[in-house]
Amino acid sequence: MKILNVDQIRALDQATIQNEPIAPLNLMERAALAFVDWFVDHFPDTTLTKIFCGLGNNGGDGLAIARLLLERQYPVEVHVVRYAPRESDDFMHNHRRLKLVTEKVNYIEFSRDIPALRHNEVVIDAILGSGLSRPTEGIVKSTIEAINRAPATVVAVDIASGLYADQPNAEDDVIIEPDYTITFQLPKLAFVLPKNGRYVGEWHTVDIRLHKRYIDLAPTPYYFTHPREARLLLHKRDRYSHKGTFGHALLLVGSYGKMGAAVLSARACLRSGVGLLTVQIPRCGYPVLQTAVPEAMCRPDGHQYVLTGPSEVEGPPPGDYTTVGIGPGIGKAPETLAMFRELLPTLKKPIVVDADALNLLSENRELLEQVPPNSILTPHPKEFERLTQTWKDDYEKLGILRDFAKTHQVVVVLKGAYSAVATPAGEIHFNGTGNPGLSTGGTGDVLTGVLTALLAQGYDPVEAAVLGVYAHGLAGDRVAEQRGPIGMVASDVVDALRWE
Ligand SMILES: NC(=O)C1=CN([C@@H]2O[C@H](COP(=O)(O)OP(=O)(O)OC[C@H]3O[C@@H](n4cnc5c(N)ncnc54)[C@H](OP(=O)(O)O)[C@@H]3O)[C@@H](O)[C@H]2O)[C@@H](O)CC1
Ligand SMILES: [K+]
Repeated sequence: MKILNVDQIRALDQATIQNEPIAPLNLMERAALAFVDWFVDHFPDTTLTKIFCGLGNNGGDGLAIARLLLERQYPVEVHVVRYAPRESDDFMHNHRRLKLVTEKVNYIEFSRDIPALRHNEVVIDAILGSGLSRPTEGIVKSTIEAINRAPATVVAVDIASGLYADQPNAEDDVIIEPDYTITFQLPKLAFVLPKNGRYVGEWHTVDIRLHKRYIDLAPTPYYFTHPREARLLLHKRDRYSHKGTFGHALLLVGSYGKMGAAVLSARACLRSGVGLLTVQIPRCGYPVLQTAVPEAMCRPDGHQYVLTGPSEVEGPPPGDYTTVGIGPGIGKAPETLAMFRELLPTLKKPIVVDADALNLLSENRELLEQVPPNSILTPHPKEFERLTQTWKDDYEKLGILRDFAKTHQVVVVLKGAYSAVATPAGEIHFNGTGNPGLSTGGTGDVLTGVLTALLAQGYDPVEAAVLGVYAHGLAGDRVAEQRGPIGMVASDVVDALRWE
C-alpha cells in the first residue's frame, strides 16, 4: 500500500469529501467510528478512558470518539487542551454534539488543570494530528510531558501529538510516546523510521473508505508491503514443473571458522524452492557442508581456508548458473577479493551480494560498476554507511538509499526493524514483518539464501526482494510466536519458512 505525505493526505481528504460526496463532519464521524471499533475490540473492559483533545480536526476526532464511547457506556473523561483561541469548524461542531451528551468537559489552560493519570487507565491522545506545523510548547508540551510520565496505556489518534508525519523532528521535541497508534487508511512515513519507534508504538490502520481513485493516482516513492500484496507476488507452481524449472543457483560462501554462514544460506536457499543448488566453499568446509546440507552439490575451492575461485571439481563457470549468491562468511582475504574482481565481469544476470562481499565493494568502489544491473544488495545500516556516507537523520538516509539504488541500478535491501527495499526506479518498499528476535547472528545469511532461491526461480529482482524480506520476517514471527523472540536462532528461521 502507498505511503502518502501530509499534503497528499489533506488532498485525499478533500477528494473524498468532493467525490463521494460526503460532508467533512461525516467523514470525521466515520474516522471516529473506525477508531472506536478498534478500541472496543482491544479494550473490551470499560476502564476509565481519558481523552485529550486539541483544537484542530485531530481534537475533533477525539470529541467524536468521546461521544461514541459514552454511548457505549465507557466511563470517559474529556480534557481539552486550550492552547489557542482558534478552533476548527469540525471541532466546534463536535464540541456542541458532545455537550448534548455530557456536561463534564475539563479545559486545560494551566498545568494545574492537567488531571492525574493512573496505571489502569487508558489515555487517548487527540491533541495534534497531521496538521502539526511547529514544535510543541507551553501547555501542549506540559500536557504531553504529563502523559508520557504517567503509567497509563496511551493510544494515539492518527499520529502521536508532536510527531511530524513526513519530516524529521528535532532531538529535543516533546512528543507523545504511545503504546498504540491507530491511523486512518494509510500508514505515515514516520511510522517506519527507526528513530521514531517510541513515538509510534504498535501501529494499525483503520479503513475509512478514502477516495480510492485519488490513492491509485497519487505519485509516491514510498510503499508499505501489505500481507495481501506479498501473497500476490508468490508464483504458482505448475504440476508439470521439474527441478530445472526452478533454476540452478550457485552460492559462494564461507571461510575457515565461518562455515555456519555457508550452511545457513544453503539450507535457506533449498527451503525457498530453488531447483538445484551448488555451494562453493573453501576446502575445509567440504565435510561440513556435505553432512549438514546433503541436498546441495558441493564445489570445494582450491584453497583450504578462503574462497579463491578455481575448484578441483569440474563444473560450469559461475556465469552459467541461473543466479549467484555471494558474501555470507567469505571474509576479506586478498585472494577472495581477487576472485570477486574476476568474477563480476563474467556475470550478466542479477545476483545477490551480502556481508563481506558488500564490504569488499565498499573498499573497492570501482567494483560497484561491475555488479550486474538489478542485482540485490543486502546491507545492514553499518554496511550501507560504509558503501555510501553517514546521514544526519532517517529522512536523509532514505534520500541516500534512493539515490544509490538509482545511480547503480541495483535493488538494495536495507535491513532493520522495517527493512527497506529500494528499487532501481528510486522507490522504497517498507516491510512490516519480523521482530527483535531476528537480531541474531546468521539471520542475514538466511536472507541471502532466500533471495538467491527466488532469483533462481525467475522472480523479478524487486519482487524477489519484497517477497523474500516479507517471508523471512514472517518466518521470524512464527518462531517468536512458538518459542518467544529471545533465544531464537537463525536455523529456527530456516525451518519456519513457508511459501503459501
Ligand atoms: N486526512 C484525513 O483523511 C482525515 C483526517 N482526520 C483528522 O484530521 C487531522 C488533521 O487535522 P488538522 O489539519 O486540523 O490538524 P491538527 O493537527 O488536528 O491541528 C492543526 C491545528 O493545530 C495547530 N498547530 C500545529 N502545530 C501546533 C503546535 N505545535 N502547537 C499548537 N498548535 C499547533 C495548527 O495551527 P497552524 O499551523 O494553522 O498555525 C492548526 O490550527 C488528522 O490527524 C486526523 O486526526 C479525520 O478527522 C478525517 C479524515
Ligand atoms: K494525536
